[in-house]
Amino acid sequence: MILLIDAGNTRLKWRLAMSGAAAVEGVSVIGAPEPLKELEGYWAHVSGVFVSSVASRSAKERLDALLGSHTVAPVQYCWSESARMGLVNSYKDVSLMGADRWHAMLGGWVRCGAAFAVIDAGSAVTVDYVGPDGGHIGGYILPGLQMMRRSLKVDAARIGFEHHDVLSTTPGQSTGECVNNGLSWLSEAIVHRLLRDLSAYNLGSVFLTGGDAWRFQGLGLQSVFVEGLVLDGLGQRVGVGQDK
Ligand SMILES: Nc1ncnc2c1ncn2[C@@H]1O[C@H](COP(=O)(O)OP(=O)(O)O)[C@@H](O)[C@H]1O
Ligand SMILES: CC(C)(COP(=O)(O)O)[C@@H](O)C(=O)NCCC(=O)O
Ligand SMILES: [K+]
Repeated sequence: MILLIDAGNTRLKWRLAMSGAAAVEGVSVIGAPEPLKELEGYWAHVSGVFVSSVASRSAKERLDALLGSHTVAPVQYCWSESARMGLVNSYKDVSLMGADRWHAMLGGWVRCGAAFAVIDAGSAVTVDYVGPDGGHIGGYILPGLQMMRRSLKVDAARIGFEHHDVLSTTPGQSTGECVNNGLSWLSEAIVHRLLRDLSAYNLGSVFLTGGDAWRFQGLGLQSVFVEGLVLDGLGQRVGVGQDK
């Protein structure tokens, strides 16, 4: 069996791919004591590990040590590429693109084979557009929800608030409402801008992934939610694609 890992800056997502059978999947917070605990009992069957990572060097070293303590299977890191399966990266130096973005785009491209947008609402929010010919039109990197909450709490002395997940965009009448509604307002503004871009660039499908994806759907983004989109692209790359 092949172990696929998507190591983000907040959470580690994994999938044990078995050809022709349903995969075993899991997610854990980066830094958790035993992020791959659910794999107990499967390690003897792991013949290879493939990792798409944007995590820090120290997180990578912890992951490498953890994998080394459980399996002798080869571990291969899969970084962004210039092209694959007709998808073509717009970056001059593809090594600078987050591997999650590349594999999410590959997952979307394999699904639709036409023009599409990918939104990954993770630690950061990434948006990427791909044309009908598989050419990466380009994308955007924005601060994610926790980043924005943290910056308001840390960088502004007098902003104290309890955050909640109510997606209200009405004008706030307390610090908590102004912050929470402000963050929803900003997410809604991203949705509105995306909708404009979808028609401007003639993009058909919208693939949405990431731990905060529900916010964009809740604020009106018509999209296909694919929780494991990065893992799908990684799997396609290493020959253990999921049946659609
Ligand atoms: N158990 C959780 N722990 C941390 N963040 C979570 C959790 N569940 C949902 N989230 C949300 O998911 C976001 C991280 O999404 P994720 O796609 O895992 O990010 P990344 O790919 O950058 O690691 C966080 O900003 C947070 O709001
Ligand atoms: C923008 C990201 C931090 C998003 O990662 P995530 O939020 O999933 O942890 C990651 O794609 C990254 O490290 N990118 C490198 C810069 C670039 O893609 O141009
Ligand atoms: K991600």
